[in-house]
Amino acid sequence: MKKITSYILRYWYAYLFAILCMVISISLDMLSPQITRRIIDDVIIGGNNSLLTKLLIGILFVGVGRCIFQYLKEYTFDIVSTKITCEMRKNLFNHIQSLSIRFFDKNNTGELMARVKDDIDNIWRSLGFIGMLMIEVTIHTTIVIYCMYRISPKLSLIPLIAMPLVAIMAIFMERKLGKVYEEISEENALLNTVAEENLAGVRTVKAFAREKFEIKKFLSHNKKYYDLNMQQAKILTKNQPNIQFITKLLPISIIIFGGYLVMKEEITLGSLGAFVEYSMNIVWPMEMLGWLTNDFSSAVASSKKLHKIYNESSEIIEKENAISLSEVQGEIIFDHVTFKHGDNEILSDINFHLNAGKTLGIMGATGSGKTSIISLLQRFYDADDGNIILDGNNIKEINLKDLRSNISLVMQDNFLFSDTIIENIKLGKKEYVDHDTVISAAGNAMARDFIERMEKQYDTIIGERGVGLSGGQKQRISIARALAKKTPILIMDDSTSALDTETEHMIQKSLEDLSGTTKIIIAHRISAVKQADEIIVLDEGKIAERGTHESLLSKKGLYYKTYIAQYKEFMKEGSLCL
Ligand SMILES: Nc1ncnc2c1ncn2[C@@H]1O[C@H](COP(=O)(O)OP(=O)(O)OP(=O)(O)O)[C@@H](O)[C@H]1O
Repeated sequence: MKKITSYILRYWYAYLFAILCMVISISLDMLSPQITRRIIDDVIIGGNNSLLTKLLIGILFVGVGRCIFQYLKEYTFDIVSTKITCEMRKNLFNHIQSLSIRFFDKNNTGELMARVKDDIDNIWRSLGFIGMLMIEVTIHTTIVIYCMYRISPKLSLIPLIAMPLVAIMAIFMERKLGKVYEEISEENALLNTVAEENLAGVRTVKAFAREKFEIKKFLSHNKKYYDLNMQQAKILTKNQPNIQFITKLLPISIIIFGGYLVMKEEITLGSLGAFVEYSMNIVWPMEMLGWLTNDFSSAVASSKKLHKIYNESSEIIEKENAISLSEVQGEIIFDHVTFKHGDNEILSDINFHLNAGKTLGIMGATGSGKTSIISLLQRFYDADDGNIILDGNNIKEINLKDLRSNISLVMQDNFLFSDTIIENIKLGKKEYVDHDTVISAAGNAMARDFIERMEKQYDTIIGERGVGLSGGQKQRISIARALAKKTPILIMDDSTSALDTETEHMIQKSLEDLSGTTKIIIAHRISAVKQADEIIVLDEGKIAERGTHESLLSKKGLYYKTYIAQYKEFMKEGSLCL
């Protein structure tokens, strides 16, 4: 992971410019007490009235110069911090996208959203406003102490004693705040998750009348978030007055001790005036230390959370010099494949050989491992044992993009983006899929009728922000999306379950016409797989039966039982045909 410092170093010239402006602006600030000293000593006490005009012009010059350099400094800090955080957000998002499915199995969307949005925002504040103030406080204090020392080393002892005290208090406070901010960041992620899940699943919540329960769940996290923020506020309000007590005491002590030195004629009255003005100049940096510590702790906590994500790496590793597939035929071999989730063996010793252009049907009870076979073929996960071969190459040797882009997958739970129908169908191959291909794919997926009845047809926006679609309509758009890709391998994972039998039958006819395409059809319905060249029936992760529709029926095993369960009504009517 790129450390925050490496981002800062890339913009060193901008930071240098900003710091230069800051130094000039602070130096101009430092001139002001000197002018005060001269007004008191030379004009008021010394009676040199002719000097007054020059000194007043000096004050004007200091004021205008300060404004210009302050503006340049703040503008540069803002621009650089915004650029850096924009890059960090982009890199974090790319990194998250590169992680394997196993990472997403462990981390929920709400938490990741909190990291990408809120934690990066915290770092943005620390690199811009907070970072700038911290540098300013350091430079400002150093220059002020130097100016004070030049006026009176004895009197400088007072701020030199006060400042370490304030620094110790700030460090003490940072320690306490750091812990709380880590918890706040964690709780913020949970709060996001609860809100995100609740809103995404609003229909389920309403259907099961779980509104009260969900509100209670949200409120309990909200309360925890509130409590942690209160804890943070308490630490701040408990410690901040101690810092302020010292900063308020500082000018008073300087006036008392300085007055004594004036009476002893060790310093002039003008010098005391200048010293008091300098002391006012270090009061605000010291007071700021408390607030800066607060925001800095929040940024450190966020950065720790981000490091945790950056330390994750994809368990799906693409080989160096991975094989590029120029033309895929679609021959797939599963050779003694075993797959585990933790200690759970999900697939055991799976073997099949699917020739290019042929169709494999996969059946089995829910949870028997059907989708897992597809996940392995797409390398969402790697098998624990055995090999998966595509066109004679182990899929671990193949370039991931080539592997996945040669497979069209219609998933069980279709996800449609908040975009137009045409963009949803073109997904993944936008540049290559032309309008005619979209229309023909929609036709083969039996989606043309309902799309063309819509007012804006293929330009209708669907998904969260657009028109609602029925489950069957969503499935048909997803099928059209897969068909439009025209890949050598097509996988349908229980993707016609929401369709009526007639539409399902029509889609199957369209699929049969894709003669050169290798197809894997996962289904619970016999009608979806019965044309397949081979059907495997899974039972608890193992192949329990295999064969064609007819041979499996004659075995009178699991497949036959499913067949009887699905067709018993027809059997009674005596119209059953195998
Ligand atoms: N991410 C995961 N982490 C842990 N276990 C998982 C994960 N995904 C699936 N499983 C488990 O693996 C087993 C097989 O799941 P899979 O989705 O392959 O079944 P399936 O046959 O496709 O089921 P269905 O017909 O319901 O879609 C199930 O017991 C499931 O609980």
